Amino acid sequence: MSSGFDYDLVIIGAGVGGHGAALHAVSCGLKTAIIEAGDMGGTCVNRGCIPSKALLAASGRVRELRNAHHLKSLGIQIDHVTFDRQAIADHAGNLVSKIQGDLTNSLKRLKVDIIRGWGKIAGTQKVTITGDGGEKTITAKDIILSPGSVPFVPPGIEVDGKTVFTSDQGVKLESLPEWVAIIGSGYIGLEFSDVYSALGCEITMIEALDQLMPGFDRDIAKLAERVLITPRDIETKVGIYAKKIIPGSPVVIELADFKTKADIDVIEVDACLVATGRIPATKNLGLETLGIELDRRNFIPVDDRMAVLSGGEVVPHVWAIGDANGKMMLAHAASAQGIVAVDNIVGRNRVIDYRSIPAAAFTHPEVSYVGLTEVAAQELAQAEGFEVATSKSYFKGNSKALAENEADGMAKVVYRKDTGEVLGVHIFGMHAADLIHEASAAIAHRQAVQDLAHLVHAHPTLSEVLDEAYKRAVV
Ligand SMILES: Cc1cc2nc3c(=O)[nH]c(=O)nc-3n(C[C@H](O)[C@H](O)[C@H](O)COP(=O)(O)OP(=O)(O)OC[C@H]3O[C@@H](n4cnc5c(N)ncnc54)[C@H](O)[C@@H]3O)c2cc1C
Ligand SMILES: NC(=O)c1ccc[n+]([C@@H]2O[C@H](COP(=O)([O-])OP(=O)(O)OC[C@H]3O[C@@H](n4cnc5c(N)ncnc54)[C@H](O)[C@@H]3O)[C@@H](O)[C@H]2O)c1
Repeated sequence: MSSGFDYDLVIIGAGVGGHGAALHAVSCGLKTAIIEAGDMGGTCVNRGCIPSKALLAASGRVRELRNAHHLKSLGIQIDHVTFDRQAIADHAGNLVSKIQGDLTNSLKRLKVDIIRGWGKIAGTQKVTITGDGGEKTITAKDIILSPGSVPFVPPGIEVDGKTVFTSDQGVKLESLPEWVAIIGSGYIGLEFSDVYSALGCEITMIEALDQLMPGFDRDIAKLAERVLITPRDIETKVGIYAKKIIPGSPVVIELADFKTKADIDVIEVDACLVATGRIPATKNLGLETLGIELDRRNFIPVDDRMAVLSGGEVVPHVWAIGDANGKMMLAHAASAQGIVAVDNIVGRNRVIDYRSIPAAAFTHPEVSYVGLTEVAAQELAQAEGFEVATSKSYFKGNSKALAENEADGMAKVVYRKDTGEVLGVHIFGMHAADLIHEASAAIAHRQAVQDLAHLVHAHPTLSEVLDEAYKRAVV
């Protein structure tokens, strides 16, 4: 233990970011405490990745077993597939309990002190915790802030948690509305449309920007739309935003043109999922005691070592990781940042490499990517004076995908024309979320398509889609 301090490290927030930081801190020999005011495991475990993936797993199976045409092409006939909504919801709930328990036990096993209550910076190397037992103050050599994020609900939208709700309630699958509006076509909108459409709901998807899935590479988003949206019971309204939403039966949604703000239509639906992004949970953290100011979107400013910045200068002994710094709002990014912060605390100078961190939407089929989109690569190319090239390969040319009769999909590699360095890889298709890691490793090592095209892939595997894209880049 550091002389004079209660702990070497105190972490505020026991989400996946805080958890990852705590495990690494113990392995580095730091006496560590973690403070949690709500559910151990935070968003990912309780209201995010875990329950949503359980719902996607069950509903995906229903979709597959109800696809008579696909099954018939494989020589299989299944007459009647039924499901029990509550049992699917229970599968998600049980998984949450299990993983929450595992995460808590892993901290206890490593002798991380778990302190329940609201944590707040109370001065240099000092934190107060307000909980059931009143308030107490502890000291620590270093403090990691990991308070995470909450759903963003745009002005004009009223959430009652029953008929108009966010993913916080959506993951509980308390009902299956006949007609559900989904506001937003980002990760949450896409994943929930996959669940709801598989379980027989009719969907209206409303996206304010002028294209669906605006955060994804254009070629991939276009193909994903052709497979995930167009053939399903999903009506889309693009370039249109939900100006006002009134909960009830029915839910009333006033739609307006996003650019002109002119009123367009009023629709009435059975329920509405608001999936319009997330905002940092950075209020009431006592940041002002150290003169730390949030950025204009209320994220905690950090450098690539995860050190908190104030007016561009490092604030000694304070670090911020995960959704609260807004750099990359993903579970694995949060824990990777936690590890980087701890490494810097113990004097190993390390920075995070966002370009090599992959992301995926767990739809059926999946979407994944790592690195830059083609548009972002072109912008970088203009700034740095190089040319960008791309190569594509298709699942319909892949023997394994054809054997599965699941040939919708594409891999796209974005690379530097001069050196061949891979800048980004985007995949849409079966098991895309698993296939992306080979590309992630390549980008982490800044490898070139010329080298990657020589790697031998097992045949027949879906990985050969990426192999083919690299080979096409060098012919
Ligand atoms: C529906 C949904 C699905 C998702 N699916 C995926 C996915 O498949 N893959 C993926 O990578 N990401 C996914 N995400 C994103 C992922 O959940 C987040 O990126 C991740 O949870 C961020 O972790 P964190 O530790 O930064 O914050 P959080 O998980 O939000 O944890 C922060 C914790 O800090 C606590 N806290 C806050 N302030 C204080 C305080 N002052 N004192 C004490 N405790 C405090 C909170 O109670 C909370 O438990 C999903 C998100 C949602 C909503
Ligand atoms: N598989 C995963 O990794 C995964 C899954 C779910 C969530 N997440 C994380 O959670 C975050 C939040 O997800 P999300 O889908 O809510 O956000 P998002 O930022 O991915 O998408 C929000 C979408 O809503 C649109 N929008 C915003 N306001 C609108 C309005 N008033 N009317 C119509 N459209 C509007 C935006 O243009 C955008 O396309 C993600 O950024 C991601 O970091 C990750």
